[in-house]
Amino acid sequence: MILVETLLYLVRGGEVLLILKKRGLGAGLYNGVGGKVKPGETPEEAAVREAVEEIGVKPLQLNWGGLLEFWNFVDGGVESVHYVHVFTSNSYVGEPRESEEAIPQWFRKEEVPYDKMWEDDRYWLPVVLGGGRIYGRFEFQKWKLRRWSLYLLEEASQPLLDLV
Ligand SMILES: Nc1ncnc2c1[nH]c(=O)n2[C@H]1C[C@H](O)[C@@H](COP(=O)(O)OP(=O)(O)OP(=O)(O)O)O1
Repeated sequence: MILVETLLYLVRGGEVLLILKKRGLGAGLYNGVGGKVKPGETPEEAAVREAVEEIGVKPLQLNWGGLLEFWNFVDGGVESVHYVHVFTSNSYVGEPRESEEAIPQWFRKEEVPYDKMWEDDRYWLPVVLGGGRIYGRFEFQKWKLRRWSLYLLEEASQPLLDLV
């Protein structure tokens, strides 16, 4: 199964909005807003739709933060490959509200709860929140991180040490 998906991080000054996912893959973990790109949609359109559906906010401008590949292996074979476009936005309308899928919560960028997130997030999200762009490939065995490579496409504009 090959999926194209999105992740969007709303930014407000020194804070980032995460969702506590209530159902589906990654339930119980904090993540960006996002999901599968539907046929006929661009990743940008999907990111906006998912934000409206999940937290009732419409992003007005998106910044592309990079592309991630998540490969999940089960019993020696590939179970799913996820190509995920990452965006940030600091321009949006609406106030984040809870939905059936997600509970939104603002965090200071230096207090992002990486211990309650997907294992890969701690490696690339600080770069994206600092204004950098990345390409990463993360390989999982039954969604446990096994191997990864991460490339910086564009330097972060803020010092990374402030964010990790
Ligand atoms: N390893 C890892 N790190 C960070 N983020 C993710 C992963 N694996 C993932 O799948 N994700 C992200 C990518 C997507 O944004 C979501 C998963 O989306 P999902 O909830 O399955 O998609 P929806 O389209 O909203 O789902 P349904 O509508 O089918 O419920 O997690």
